[in-house]
Amino acid sequence: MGGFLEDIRRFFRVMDFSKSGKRVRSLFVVLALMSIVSSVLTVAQPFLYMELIDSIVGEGGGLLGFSTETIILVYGVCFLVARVIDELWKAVFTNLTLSAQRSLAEKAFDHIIRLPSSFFLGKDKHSLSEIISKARSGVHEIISVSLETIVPVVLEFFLVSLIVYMLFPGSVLAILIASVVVFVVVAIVGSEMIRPWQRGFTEENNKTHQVLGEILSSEETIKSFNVEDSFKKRYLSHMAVFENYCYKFFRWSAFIGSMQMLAIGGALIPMLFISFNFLKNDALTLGAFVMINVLTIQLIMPLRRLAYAYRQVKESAVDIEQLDKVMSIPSETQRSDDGRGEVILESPSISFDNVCFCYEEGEEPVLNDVSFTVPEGKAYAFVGASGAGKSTISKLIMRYYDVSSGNILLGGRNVEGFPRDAVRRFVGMVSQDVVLFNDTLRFNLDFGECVEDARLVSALKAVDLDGFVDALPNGVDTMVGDRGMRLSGGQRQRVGIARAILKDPKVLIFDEATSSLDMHTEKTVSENINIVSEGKTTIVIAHRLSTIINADKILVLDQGEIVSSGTHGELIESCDVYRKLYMSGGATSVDQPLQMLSD
Ligand SMILES: Nc1ncnc2c1ncn2[C@@H]1O[C@H](COP(=O)(O)OP(=O)(O)OP(=O)(O)O)[C@@H](O)[C@H]1O
Repeated sequence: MGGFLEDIRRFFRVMDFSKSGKRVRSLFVVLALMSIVSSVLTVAQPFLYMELIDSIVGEGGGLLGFSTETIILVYGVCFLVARVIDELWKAVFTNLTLSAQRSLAEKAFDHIIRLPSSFFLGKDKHSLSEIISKARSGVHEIISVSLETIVPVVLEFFLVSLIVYMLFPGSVLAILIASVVVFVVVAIVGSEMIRPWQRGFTEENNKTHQVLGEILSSEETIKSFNVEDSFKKRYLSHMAVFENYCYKFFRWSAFIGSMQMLAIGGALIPMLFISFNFLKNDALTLGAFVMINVLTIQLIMPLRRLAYAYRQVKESAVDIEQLDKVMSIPSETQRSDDGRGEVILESPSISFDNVCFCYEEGEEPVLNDVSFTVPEGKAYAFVGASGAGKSTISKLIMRYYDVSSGNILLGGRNVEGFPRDAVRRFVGMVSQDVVLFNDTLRFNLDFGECVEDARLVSALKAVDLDGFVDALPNGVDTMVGDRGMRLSGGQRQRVGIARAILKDPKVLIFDEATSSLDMHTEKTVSENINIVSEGKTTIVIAHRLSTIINADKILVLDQGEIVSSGTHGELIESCDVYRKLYMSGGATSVDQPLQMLSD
């Protein structure tokens, strides 16, 4: 029972109705009132039916003392009003659930999108979106079963008990209450018992979706290695675990359902015998005898629904619990270490002061005691072998992660004193993997921020994409396909650079931003990048040394440490790591000028 109360508490915590707006709360009250009226009318009908029979057979004219015609009229009106309320109920219910689901989805989105990047490490994004969509369905179910089933059934049971108490011998009421208590206890104990399987199949279902999503998104790799069957096995093995949980869950559900029916069905027989004896001894009217039968049968259906409702609430509670877990992780804006200041510097210097960092606690540091300063308005390049830690530097500047020790300074001030989103407004980053959304090119450039066409065109020109876009059937309004599949790798990368140009930040980071371009396009785009980053503090991360010709200084990173820095000439003279990188980049001798690499 404690678990059930915790589920209810969790539901209200996740929904947070106090912030859901007046509309949701008002709709909730209206629906609750309609449910109450509908329940009263439902119980009134068998009671009026009893009055009608007793009035027709002339057994005392009934309790109310109305004429037969009046009872028929009242009975008919009750029936009609109950049906009309049932229909109106559906319309108000749809309004309420849609508003509640929207409010939950908005809250969940706002929270999850601002969770720290460390939360997403190793997490499957597809299963996260499943959690939101299942919690939305869960909210629908909980509102539905509580207002459509729990409130009416509890009220109807109370009213029926009152009628039975007033008209029937105490033994009938005792049997009725005992059977309902057994029914409810079996429902609660049974639901707790089957909960692990229910949780199991919910989680396994998420995993199955996740595996399928991963397989479909890597379809080309799978085809190229002809390993379709191996991946089918992988998918089906998750399905098998899911099915196993399902079988157990539904088998036990059926058993519990039968036990509940036994409790109610078993009670009806003695109740009818007792009532019949009273009827024979004239202690009960014929109408009352008919009514007790109708009332019990009428109670069975809602009680069955109650058992289903309990299980449904439990099932939905599992979904809501999953979202609640995610919602309880502090988002970046909720974290007490998120600074409050605004970044209002013009084009500040960037400094790393003895920075150490590891992605997971206890792991080997990815950056080890890194210190450097990129002066205001200068362009510094970071070079180093794959895995040396270059991209990690840019992620730390963007505050996707916090340093393990040391400080990062923006204009001499610790970045941790600034809110994370303010830092990101200030710094523009073009990373090696440009993610495109399945929308128009325009959306992929301005993210729906309605940038004027003239600015779009100028950004496209800067990355040498204007000719390509002009030739598209719908220009910038052409769809780019799933993950931008209709564009080449180089075109996608140029869209990424154009985005940064449109953002016009004070600080620019280019992380292998031109790695997918051919030599010729790279040269054009690099020239444009130089124009765009003129006067801005710029960091360029590159494998291809040809892209760092214009850097004011080159810093060489090796296994998370800065091993040397200087100009190209100085590094060729003094740094082995740099010399090796230079030679592996296609230079025929260390004396070949850097410019020659791109020709
Ligand atoms: N999200 C992550 N979680 C855990 N470890 C990571 C993560 N990202 C990178 N690493 C590890 O950190 C190290 C540095 O990675 P980083 O991406 O910074 O290197 P890089 O120099 O930019 O390499 P490349 O030139 O290949 O892009 C690598 O050993 C990598 O395995």
